[in-house]
Amino acid sequence: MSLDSEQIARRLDDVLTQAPVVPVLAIDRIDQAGPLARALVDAGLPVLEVTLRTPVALDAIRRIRIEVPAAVVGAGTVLTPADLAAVDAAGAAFAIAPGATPALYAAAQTSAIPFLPGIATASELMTGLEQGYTRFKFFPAESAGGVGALRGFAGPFPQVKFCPTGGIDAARAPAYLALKNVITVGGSWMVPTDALAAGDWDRIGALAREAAALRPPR
Ligand SMILES: O=C(O)C(=O)C[C@H](O)[C@H](O)COP(=O)(O)O
Repeated sequence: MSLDSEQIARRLDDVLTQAPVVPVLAIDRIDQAGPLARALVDAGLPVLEVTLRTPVALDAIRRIRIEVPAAVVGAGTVLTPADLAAVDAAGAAFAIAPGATPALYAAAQTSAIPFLPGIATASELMTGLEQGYTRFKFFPAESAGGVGALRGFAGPFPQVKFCPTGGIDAARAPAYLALKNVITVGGSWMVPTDALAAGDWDRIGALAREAAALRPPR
C-alpha cells in the first residue's frame, strides 16, 4: 500500500478531529484499562492514546477494544517498525510517535494503520513533508516553544496541522486549541497518577468532562 499526501492527512484527520483533547495514558494494570477508557469516553473524550510505556499496553489496547467499543483507541510511544507492527496486530486505530525516523516512515508506508509522526523543529517537519505528511504531533510542546512555535510554523507551513503534546494542562490547553493549525491537544492531565492508582473514575471523569468542554471537536 502506498498512500499519497492527501490520503495520509485524511486518515489522520478522521481520527484526530473526533475530540478536542486526546488523553495520553500509561496503564500499569490491565484491570484499569476498561474502567479508565469507559470513564474517558463517557465524559466525551473518545480518542485515547495508550502509550507503549508499560508491559500491559498492548493487552490494554485489546481490552479497551472489546470492553469499550465506542473508544477510538490508538497507541503512543511507537518508536520502531516492530512497535508499529505490534500495535497494528493489537488492533490499534492509530499510532503516534514522539519523533520519527526513516525506518518508521518507511514502515508506515506499508502499514494499514494511520501514523502520526512527532516533530519539534522546522527541519524535522520538512523531513516529514518529504515523506508526504502534513499532520504531526508537536512534542514536547511546552518546552519546544509552545503556542509561539506553532504560530511561527503557520507562516512557512500553512498546510500543516498539529496535535501538540507534552506539558499541556487544563489551563494551557485553550491557547493551543485557539490556533487554526491545531486539530487536537494531547495530554495526561485528566488522569492524575493517584486517581488512576486509586481507581477514582469519578474524579477522572470530572477532569475529562472539563477537557471535553474546552472546544467543540473540529
Ligand atoms: O510517550 C509518548 O509517546 C510521548 O510522546 C509522550 C507523551 O505524549 C507525553 O509525555 C504526554 O505529556 P504530558 O501531558 O506532559 O504527560
